[in-house]
Amino acid sequence: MSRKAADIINDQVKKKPNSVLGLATGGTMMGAYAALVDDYKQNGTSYQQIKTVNLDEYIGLEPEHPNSYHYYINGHFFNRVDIPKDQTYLPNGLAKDIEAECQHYESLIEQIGGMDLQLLGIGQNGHIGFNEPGTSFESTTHIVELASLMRQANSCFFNRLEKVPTHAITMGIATIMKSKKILLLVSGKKKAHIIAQLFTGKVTTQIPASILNTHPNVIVIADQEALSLLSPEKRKVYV
Ligand SMILES: N[C@@H]1[C@@H](O)[C@H](O)[C@@H](COP(=O)(O)O)O[C@@H]1O
Repeated sequence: MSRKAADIINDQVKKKPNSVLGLATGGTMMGAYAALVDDYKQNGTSYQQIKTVNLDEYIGLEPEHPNSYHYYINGHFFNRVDIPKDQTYLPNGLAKDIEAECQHYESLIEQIGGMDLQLLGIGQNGHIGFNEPGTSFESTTHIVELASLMRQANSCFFNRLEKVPTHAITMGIATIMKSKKILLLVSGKKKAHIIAQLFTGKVTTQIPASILNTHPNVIVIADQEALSLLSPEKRKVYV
């Protein structure tokens, strides 16, 4: 799964060496970044002209905090390839004025030309980035209060639930949808239910990822466990 994802990202980088890549974090992405780093070492894929924008970041965590998304993406990707650090962008969860930071991030994405390819994971309830069920499809970069399911799902990375931050900054759903191409990676049994719902084609704010059904260029890469509840009819068409 990660190999396939890395091939698609590599293709994008080769075809357009100054692409803007939208990046995601989370357990699912680790293999994809590892595969990209392998390619970089073996084939010398260059990221010198690439720009990146990350989907989200917790509010209140230092970039050096091991659970911050800054730390994650530096460790899994940026520190291991030749991308110049000043071409990589993440929301600043330490900004004094978080509202202003959200607006700044949204305009920055526009200024650099928007994402050519957005890498995306999905939460068990269908969230994308930190956009929880009920978030408007028109939303741009904004502050979110993290729902308890999300905090619980992420608590394995912190040692106590109380240590999981209560707020985050996330690209909005409209921000994500502006990407020219979207690559959704889904892994494991826990995601099977949401994948089955996604492939019904029904678009509802109760499942934020369902908006992807209206995007013209989405690739879903999933493992067998994540696909295990997909109906035989859908399998024939999509798998
Ligand atoms: N904010 C992140 C999302 O960007 C990520 O895609 C999702 C799935 O994470 P995982 O791949 O660990 O299941 O949850 C987190 O809360």
